[in-house]
Amino acid sequence: MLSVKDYHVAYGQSEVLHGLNFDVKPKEIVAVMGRNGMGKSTLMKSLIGMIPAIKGEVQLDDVDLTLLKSHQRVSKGLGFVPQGRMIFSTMTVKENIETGLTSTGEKIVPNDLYELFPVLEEMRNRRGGNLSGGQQQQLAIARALASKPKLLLLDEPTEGIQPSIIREMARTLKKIRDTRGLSIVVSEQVLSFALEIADRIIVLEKGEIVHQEERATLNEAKVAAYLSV
Ligand SMILES: Nc1ncnc2c1ncn2[C@@H]1O[C@H](COP(=O)(O)OP(=O)(O)OP(=O)(O)O)[C@@H](O)[C@H]1O
Repeated sequence: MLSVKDYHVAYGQSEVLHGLNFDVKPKEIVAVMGRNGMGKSTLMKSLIGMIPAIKGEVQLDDVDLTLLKSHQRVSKGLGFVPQGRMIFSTMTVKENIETGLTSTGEKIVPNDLYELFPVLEEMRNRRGGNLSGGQQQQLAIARALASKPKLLLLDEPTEGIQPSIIREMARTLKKIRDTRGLSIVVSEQVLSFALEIADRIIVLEKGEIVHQEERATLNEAKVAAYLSV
Protein backbone atom coordinates (compact mmCIF):
# COMPACT_ATOMS: atom_id res chain seq x y z
CA MET A 1 0.00 0.00 0.00
CA LEU A 2 2.84 2.47 0.82
CA SER A 3 5.68 2.34 -1.61
CA VAL A 4 8.86 4.42 -1.18
CA LYS A 5 11.33 4.34 -4.04
CA ASP A 6 14.86 5.73 -4.37
CA TYR A 7 13.93 8.37 -1.79
CA HIS A 8 16.49 11.13 -1.26
CA VAL A 9 16.00 14.00 1.21
CA ALA A 10 18.34 16.92 1.93
CA TYR A 11 18.58 19.97 4.15
CA GLY A 12 20.01 22.55 1.74
CA GLN A 13 23.15 20.99 0.24
CA SER A 14 23.36 18.31 2.88
CA GLU A 15 21.73 15.03 1.83
CA VAL A 16 20.43 13.10 4.84
CA LEU A 17 18.47 10.21 3.26
CA HIS A 18 20.31 8.48 0.44
CA GLY A 19 17.87 6.59 -1.76
CA LEU A 20 15.57 4.59 0.52
CA ASN A 21 13.46 1.76 -0.90
CA PHE A 22 10.76 0.04 1.13
CA ASP A 23 7.10 -0.97 1.05
CA VAL A 24 4.46 -1.23 3.74
CA LYS A 25 1.71 -3.82 3.30
CA PRO A 26 -1.95 -3.39 4.22
CA LYS A 27 -2.43 -3.71 8.02
CA GLU A 28 1.31 -4.06 8.55
CA ILE A 29 3.14 -2.32 11.41
CA VAL A 30 6.68 -1.33 10.47
CA ALA A 31 9.15 0.11 12.98
CA VAL A 32 11.92 2.31 11.59
CA MET A 33 14.77 2.10 14.06
CA GLY A 34 18.15 3.74 14.40
CA ARG A 35 20.31 5.76 16.76
CA ASN A 36 20.01 9.54 17.17
CA GLY A 37 20.61 11.47 13.99
CA MET A 38 20.32 8.51 11.61
CA GLY A 39 17.42 10.09 9.72
CA LYS A 40 14.24 8.62 11.26
CA SER A 41 12.51 11.95 11.90
CA THR A 42 13.61 13.31 8.54
CA LEU A 43 11.97 10.30 6.87
CA MET A 44 8.72 10.70 8.82
CA LYS A 45 8.55 14.46 8.20
CA SER A 46 9.28 13.93 4.55
CA LEU A 47 6.63 11.22 4.15
CA ILE A 48 4.00 13.60 5.54
CA GLY A 49 5.23 16.35 3.22
CA MET A 50 6.97 18.73 5.62
CA ILE A 51 10.32 18.27 3.86
CA PRO A 52 10.21 17.56 0.11
CA ALA A 53 12.21 14.72 -1.41
CA ILE A 54 14.89 15.87 -3.84
CA LYS A 55 14.64 12.59 -5.75
CA GLY A 56 12.51 9.47 -5.71
CA GLU A 57 8.84 8.89 -5.08
CA VAL A 58 6.25 7.90 -2.52
CA GLN A 59 2.92 6.29 -3.38
CA LEU A 60 -0.04 5.33 -1.24
CA ASP A 61 -2.38 2.78 -2.82
CA ASP A 62 -0.98 3.70 -6.25
CA VAL A 63 -1.63 7.44 -5.72
CA ASP A 64 1.57 9.41 -6.22
CA LEU A 65 2.10 11.67 -3.17
CA THR A 66 5.58 12.86 -4.09
CA LEU A 67 4.63 16.39 -5.13
CA LEU A 68 1.71 16.86 -2.73
CA LYS A 69 1.65 19.18 0.28
CA SER A 70 1.00 17.84 3.79
CA HIS A 71 -2.73 18.59 3.86
CA GLN A 72 -3.16 16.89 0.49
CA ARG A 73 -1.29 13.83 1.74
CA VAL A 74 -3.64 13.75 4.74
CA SER A 75 -6.69 13.82 2.48
CA LYS A 76 -5.16 10.98 0.43
CA GLY A 77 -4.90 8.85 3.59
CA LEU A 78 -1.79 9.62 5.64
CA GLY A 79 -2.07 10.47 9.35
CA PHE A 80 0.84 11.92 11.35
CA VAL A 81 1.72 11.92 15.05
CA PRO A 82 4.73 14.24 15.29
CA GLN A 83 7.72 13.88 17.59
CA GLY A 84 6.98 15.75 20.83
CA ARG A 85 3.24 15.40 20.04
CA MET A 86 2.77 19.08 19.17
CA ILE A 87 -0.52 19.46 21.01
CA PHE A 88 -2.10 22.93 20.75
CA SER A 89 -1.69 23.73 24.43
CA THR A 90 -4.21 26.58 24.73
CA MET A 91 -6.92 24.72 22.82
CA THR A 92 -9.19 22.21 24.53
CA VAL A 93 -8.89 18.47 23.98
CA LYS A 94 -12.02 18.55 21.82
CA GLU A 95 -10.70 21.46 19.74
CA ASN A 96 -7.39 19.67 19.25
CA ILE A 97 -9.20 16.61 17.85
CA GLU A 98 -11.40 18.85 15.70
CA THR A 99 -8.32 20.19 13.90
CA GLY A 100 -7.94 16.65 12.53
CA LEU A 101 -11.48 16.65 11.13
CA THR A 102 -10.92 19.32 8.48
CA SER A 103 -10.00 16.84 5.75
CA THR A 104 -13.15 14.72 6.32
CA GLY A 105 -15.64 17.59 6.40
CA GLU A 106 -17.14 16.17 9.62
CA LYS A 107 -17.94 18.68 12.36
CA ILE A 108 -18.36 16.46 15.40
CA VAL A 109 -15.69 14.28 16.98
CA PRO A 110 -16.71 10.67 16.17
CA ASN A 111 -17.65 8.68 19.27
CA ASP A 112 -15.34 5.82 18.41
CA LEU A 113 -12.35 8.08 19.11
CA TYR A 114 -13.62 8.72 22.62
CA GLU A 115 -14.34 4.99 22.99
CA LEU A 116 -10.73 4.29 22.08
CA PHE A 117 -9.45 6.94 24.50
CA PRO A 118 -12.04 7.37 27.29
CA VAL A 119 -9.75 9.75 29.19
CA LEU A 120 -10.05 12.24 26.32
CA GLU A 121 -13.82 12.28 26.67
CA GLU A 122 -13.52 12.95 30.40
CA MET A 123 -11.08 15.75 29.69
CA ARG A 124 -12.61 17.08 26.49
CA ASN A 125 -13.00 20.63 27.85
CA ARG A 126 -9.53 20.81 29.46
CA ARG A 127 -6.73 22.65 27.74
CA GLY A 128 -4.30 20.37 25.88
CA GLY A 129 -1.36 21.86 27.77
CA ASN A 130 -2.77 20.60 31.08
CA LEU A 131 -2.66 16.91 30.09
CA SER A 132 0.11 14.50 31.13
CA GLY A 133 2.61 13.28 28.52
CA GLY A 134 0.76 9.98 28.06
CA GLN A 135 -2.59 11.74 27.74
CA GLN A 136 -1.13 14.16 25.20
CA GLN A 137 0.15 11.19 23.21
CA GLN A 138 -3.37 9.72 23.17
CA LEU A 139 -4.67 13.11 22.05
CA ALA A 140 -2.10 13.33 19.26
CA ILE A 141 -3.10 9.84 18.06
CA ALA A 142 -6.82 10.69 18.26
CA ARG A 143 -6.21 13.91 16.29
CA ALA A 144 -4.38 11.94 13.59
CA LEU A 145 -7.12 9.28 13.48
CA ALA A 146 -9.81 11.95 13.08
CA SER A 147 -8.83 12.28 9.41
CA LYS A 148 -9.51 8.52 8.94
CA PRO A 149 -6.05 7.64 7.65
CA LYS A 150 -5.19 4.46 5.76
CA LEU A 151 -1.66 4.67 7.12
CA LEU A 152 -0.57 6.25 10.40
CA LEU A 153 2.94 7.67 10.80
CA LEU A 154 4.25 8.08 14.36
CA ASP A 155 7.56 9.80 15.03
CA GLU A 156 9.23 8.48 18.22
CA PRO A 157 5.97 8.12 20.17
CA THR A 158 7.64 6.67 23.29
CA GLU A 159 9.91 9.69 23.81
CA GLY A 160 9.30 11.12 27.29
CA ILE A 161 6.64 8.51 28.13
CA GLN A 162 6.74 6.28 31.25
CA PRO A 163 7.44 2.55 30.69
CA SER A 164 4.00 1.41 31.93
CA ILE A 165 2.29 3.81 29.52
CA ILE A 166 4.57 2.66 26.69
CA ARG A 167 3.20 -0.90 27.07
CA GLU A 168 -0.35 0.46 27.04
CA MET A 169 0.44 2.49 23.91
CA ALA A 170 1.71 -0.63 22.14
CA ARG A 171 -1.56 -2.45 22.97
CA THR A 172 -3.62 0.52 21.79
CA LEU A 173 -1.77 0.85 18.49
CA LYS A 174 -2.25 -2.86 17.75
CA LYS A 175 -5.93 -2.54 18.60
CA ILE A 176 -6.20 0.45 16.24
CA ARG A 177 -4.59 -1.58 13.47
CA ASP A 178 -6.87 -4.55 14.12
CA THR A 179 -10.14 -2.63 14.39
CA ARG A 180 -9.52 0.01 11.72
CA GLY A 181 -7.46 -2.11 9.38
CA LEU A 182 -4.85 0.59 8.81
CA SER A 183 -1.10 0.30 8.43
CA ILE A 184 1.39 1.92 10.80
CA VAL A 185 4.93 3.20 10.35
CA VAL A 186 6.58 4.14 13.61
CA SER A 187 10.06 5.58 14.10
CA GLU A 188 11.54 4.33 17.33
CA GLN A 189 14.66 3.90 19.42
CA VAL A 190 13.17 1.67 22.12
CA LEU A 191 13.70 -1.91 20.93
CA SER A 192 11.28 -3.49 23.44
CA PHE A 193 8.45 -1.29 22.11
CA ALA A 194 9.30 -2.07 18.50
CA LEU A 195 9.44 -5.81 19.27
CA GLU A 196 6.06 -5.53 20.96
CA ILE A 197 4.24 -3.91 18.05
CA ALA A 198 6.11 -4.33 14.79
CA ASP A 199 5.55 -6.96 12.12
CA ARG A 200 8.79 -5.84 10.51
CA ILE A 201 11.76 -3.75 11.59
CA ILE A 202 13.80 -1.51 9.31
CA VAL A 203 17.11 -0.18 10.61
CA LEU A 204 18.42 3.17 9.35
CA GLU A 205 22.06 4.10 9.62
CA LYS A 206 23.38 7.39 8.27
CA GLY A 207 20.37 7.76 6.01
CA GLU A 208 20.47 4.27 4.52
CA ILE A 209 18.54 1.10 5.22
CA VAL A 210 21.16 -1.28 6.57
CA HIS A 211 18.87 -4.05 7.80
CA GLN A 212 15.26 -5.25 7.37
CA GLU A 213 13.74 -8.22 9.11
CA GLU A 214 10.33 -9.73 9.86
CA ARG A 215 9.50 -9.76 13.57
CA ALA A 216 8.68 -13.46 13.50
CA THR A 217 12.23 -14.44 12.57
CA LEU A 218 14.03 -11.45 14.08
CA ASN A 219 17.56 -11.75 15.40
CA GLU A 220 17.21 -9.39 18.38
CA ALA A 221 20.93 -9.27 19.09
CA LYS A 222 21.65 -8.11 15.56
CA VAL A 223 19.12 -5.26 15.75
CA ALA A 224 20.32 -4.34 19.26
CA ALA A 225 23.87 -4.12 17.93
CA TYR A 226 22.80 -1.52 15.37
CA LEU A 227 21.18 0.53 18.11
CA SER A 228 24.08 0.47 20.56
CA VAL A 229 26.49 3.39 20.42
N1 LIG B 1 16.64 21.18 10.12
C1 LIG B 1 17.78 20.56 9.85
N2 LIG B 1 18.76 21.17 9.14
C2 LIG B 1 19.91 20.53 8.84
N3 LIG B 1 20.20 19.26 9.22
C3 LIG B 1 19.28 18.61 9.93
C4 LIG B 1 18.01 19.21 10.29
N4 LIG B 1 17.30 18.30 11.01
C5 LIG B 1 18.07 17.20 11.09
N5 LIG B 1 19.26 17.38 10.45
C6 LIG B 1 20.33 16.41 10.31
O1 LIG B 1 19.81 15.29 9.62
C7 LIG B 1 20.34 14.08 10.16
C8 LIG B 1 19.19 13.16 10.53
O2 LIG B 1 18.45 13.75 11.60
P1 LIG B 1 17.06 13.17 12.11
O3 LIG B 1 16.50 14.14 13.09
O4 LIG B 1 16.23 12.77 10.97
O5 LIG B 1 17.54 11.85 12.86
P2 LIG B 1 16.77 10.91 13.86
O6 LIG B 1 17.22 9.54 13.50
O7 LIG B 1 15.33 11.18 13.83
O8 LIG B 1 17.35 11.32 15.24
P3 LIG B 1 16.60 11.66 16.61
O9 LIG B 1 16.32 10.33 17.20
O10 LIG B 1 17.63 12.44 17.34
O11 LIG B 1 15.37 12.46 16.28
C9 LIG B 1 21.24 14.47 11.31
O12 LIG B 1 22.56 14.50 10.86
C10 LIG B 1 20.76 15.87 11.66
O13 LIG B 1 21.81 16.63 12.19
